[in-house]
Amino acid sequence: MLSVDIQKRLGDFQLQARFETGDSPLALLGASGCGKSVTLRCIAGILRPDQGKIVLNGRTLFDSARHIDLPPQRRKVGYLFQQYALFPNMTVRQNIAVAAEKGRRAERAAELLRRFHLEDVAEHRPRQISGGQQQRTALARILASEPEAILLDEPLSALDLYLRRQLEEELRCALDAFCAPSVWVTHDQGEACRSCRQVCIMESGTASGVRSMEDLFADPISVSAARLSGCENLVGAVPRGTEVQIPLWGISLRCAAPAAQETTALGLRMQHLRLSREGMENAFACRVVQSAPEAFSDLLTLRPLSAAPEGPMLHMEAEKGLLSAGDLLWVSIAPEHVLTLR
Ligand SMILES: Nc1ncnc2c1ncn2[C@@H]1O[C@H](COP(=O)(O)OP(=O)(O)OP(=O)(O)O)[C@@H](O)[C@H]1O
Repeated sequence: MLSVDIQKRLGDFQLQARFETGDSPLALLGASGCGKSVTLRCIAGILRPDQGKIVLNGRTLFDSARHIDLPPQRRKVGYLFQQYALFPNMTVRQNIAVAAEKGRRAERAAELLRRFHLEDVAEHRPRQISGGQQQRTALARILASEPEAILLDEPLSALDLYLRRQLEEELRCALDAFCAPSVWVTHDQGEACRSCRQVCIMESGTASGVRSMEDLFADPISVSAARLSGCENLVGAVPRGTEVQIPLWGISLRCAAPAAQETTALGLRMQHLRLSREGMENAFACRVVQSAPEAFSDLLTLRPLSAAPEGPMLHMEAEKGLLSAGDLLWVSIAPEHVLTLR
């Protein structure tokens, strides 16, 4: 169990992170600059929080009140950076071995080279191997140090899409086998969703609480969480019992349950929007403003017919070639998919 409750000021930036995670990977999801890396650096011991406490499996790594601040090498926390930070003058084997306990280095390196399919490049230097091999070497080096927690800071951001998917899968397997706390920092909701069952949302320096990934998608609660969870359509709204008015679109939509008084916006996910007919529940007329071709579908930009000029556009996917700019259509969404947000 990793428990974090810290505060840190850096210039104008104020971090306040509070969360706990057990033995399955936790996604720390947030927009660029919100404080994800600062949080990881505080856990790893590279940055010193101003206040608070960090406890890993009952061991206090940091406690401002008790003046405890273990140095990074005594924390038993592995940190996988965006750039893998391998030693350029060492071979792959040496990079891994150097992290292992003295006396067991050769044996641990051989075992990890085998496990991460790096035997063929064991005597190569980092610049002579691919991005994927570098990532595996970095992960093997972290595991060689026998950490009690692993922190991953956008571990796939430097890779192309194909390699990214492949390595994402490999990382997922490695973390499942690791069976100890791990925190995976990303701003990619797809990556977070595929790799972690739990998520902690970070917004402008504040992270509080862990939710299940399904919960985040089914009920993001806040506008920023909806955005981070990939919701494409967000629009201001006023709650009216089980209906919500959307003044900027001049329509109302029915929800599955009464909307909370604090509701200020609605989220409509593209995949929940349907081509519909006049008179169907939650159907409203739209004009196609633009149809942009994607690989296997068209991305439609729509303007609801009764929308105010400053109202946001609506985005949805449609079958290729079905609709083009100027067409009129009816769109609907099931009440249970209308996301009420604060
Ligand atoms: N050493 C530092 N001194 C001053 N400000 C810093 C320092 N390190 C980070 N910051 C500021 O702290 C804020 C959070 O930075 P952080 O790197 O944690 O963001 P992030 O969420 O990881 O972003 P990204 O997804 O772009 O990597 C930023 O506003 C950044 O400018």
